[in-house]
Amino acid sequence: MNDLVFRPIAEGERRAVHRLLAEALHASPPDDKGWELVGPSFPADRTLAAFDGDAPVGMASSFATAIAVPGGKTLPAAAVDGVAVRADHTRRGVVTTLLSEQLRDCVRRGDLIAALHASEATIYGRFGYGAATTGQNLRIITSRAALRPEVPVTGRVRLLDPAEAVGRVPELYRRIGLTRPGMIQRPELWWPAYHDRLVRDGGGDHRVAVHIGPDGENGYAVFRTTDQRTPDDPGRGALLEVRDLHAADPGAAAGLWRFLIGLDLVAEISAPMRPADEPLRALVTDARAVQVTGMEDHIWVRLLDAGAALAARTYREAPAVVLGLEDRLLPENTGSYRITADGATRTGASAQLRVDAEVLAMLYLGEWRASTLAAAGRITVVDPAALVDADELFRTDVRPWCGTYF
Ligand SMILES: CC(=O)SCCNC(=O)CCNC(=O)[C@H](O)C(C)(C)COP(=O)(O)OP(=O)(O)OC[C@H]1O[C@@H](n2cnc3c(N)ncnc32)[C@H](O)[C@@H]1OP(=O)(O)O
Repeated sequence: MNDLVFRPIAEGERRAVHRLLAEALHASPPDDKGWELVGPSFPADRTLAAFDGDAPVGMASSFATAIAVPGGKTLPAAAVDGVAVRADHTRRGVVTTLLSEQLRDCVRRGDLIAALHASEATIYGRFGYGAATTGQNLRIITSRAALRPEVPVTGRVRLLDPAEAVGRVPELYRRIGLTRPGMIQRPELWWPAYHDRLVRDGGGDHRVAVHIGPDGENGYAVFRTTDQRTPDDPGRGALLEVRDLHAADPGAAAGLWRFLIGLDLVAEISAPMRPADEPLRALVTDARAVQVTGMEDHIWVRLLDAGAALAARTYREAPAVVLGLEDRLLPENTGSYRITADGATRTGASAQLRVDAEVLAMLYLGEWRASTLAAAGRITVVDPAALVDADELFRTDVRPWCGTYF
C-alpha cells in the first residue's frame, strides 16, 4: 500500500484502467470497435487510480449527471460507474483510499449526490452510500398475460431501424423526462456506451419499439429475443428480454407492454429492475402470469452536501423532525437538520432521531421508512414520536427508481 501512487489518470491510461475494471467484473474488455463506443464514456478527468509502478491496480471513475429528487428538482450528481481493485491488491485499503478521495473530489466539483449500482450489497455502506431504490425482476408468461380489455389504447407502436434508434431514442428519453425520484439525466457520452452498441447495425442484437401517442412519440422499449427451441423442445417459444423501457404516461407504458406481450412466438418475457410499483400485474387478465422473481437494491446514493440535498427535496405535511447526522467521511455534514413540510435547514436543536450517512441516503429518495430502519436498529431513536412524523415527511407518491444502468 505504501508504495502505491494514487492520482487522476492521464488520457493515454484510460484503456488500461478500463481493462482493469472489466477483469475485476469478469467481463471481456471491449475490442477496438467496442472501445470506440465505450471509451468516451470513461473520461480521464473523473477517473482516479492507484498505480503500482506503471501498472494500474485500482480505480474509481464517475461521470457528471443530474438526479431527480422528490418534488421534481434535479441536482448535480456523480454517477460512479467503475470501481475495481486488481485481484492481487485487494483487502489492503486501496478502494477505501480511492472512494474517500473520490467523495472529496465530487464535493469540490459541486456534485450534491453520488450514485452507483453496487456489485455487492456489503461494499458501499461504509462509505456513506445507502440502498436508495428497489427494482423488481419480472417474468411474464405471455400466453396468459393479455392486457385487460378496459386498458385504453392510446396510440400505436412502431419498430425503429438501428440508425433511427441511435438518432431518436436519446431525444425521446430527454422528452419523457425524469418522472421518478432517482432517475438520472443521460449525458451524451452515456448513449454510445450503453445504448448504441446494443442496437447498432452489424453488432447489436437489440431492437427498439417506440410508442406513438396523440402528440407523437411518448415511450420506447429496447429489447432482444432469443430462440429457445431445442431438439427435445422444438415448439418452445422465444425469450424476450427488456433492457430499457420508459414512457411519458401510463397509456404509453401499457401500449409498449401490450406490444411486447403480443409478439408472436415469444413464450416469456424477462424484465429486470423494473420500478417496484409498476402496475403490470394490475394490467393483465391473469395477474399470476406476471411473476416477481426478485427484488433487488437498484441504485445506491450518497449525500455529498447533506444540507443542500435535504433542502432541495420536498416533504409531506407532518410535524417537524430534527435529524442528527454523523458523517464520518465528510464531517462537514455532521450536525442537526430540521425537516419540515416547508423544507429542511440546519439547526442547533438537539436531534430526535440519529442517523449515519448510509441511513440518511436510504431515507432520502423515499424508499425506506424511518420506522422500518429504527426497528432494525439502524436509527437511534431519542424521541419515539418523531418516527411516525419522519415516515410521513419523507414518503413519496411514487417509488423512487433509476432505470438507467451505468
Ligand atoms: C460501482 C461499481 O463499479 S460496483 C463494482 C465494484 N467492483 C467489484 O465488485 C469488482 C471486484 N472487487 C474488487 O475490485 C474489490 O474487491 C473491491 C473494489 C470491491 C474492494 O476493494 P479493496 O481494495 O479490497 O477494499 P478495501 O481493502 O479498501 O476494503 C475496505 C473494507 O471493505 C471490505 N470489503 C471490501 N470488499 C468487500 C466485499 N466484496 N465484500 C465485503 N466487504 C468488502 C473490506 O473487508 C474492508 O473492511 P474493513 O475496513 O472493515 O477492514
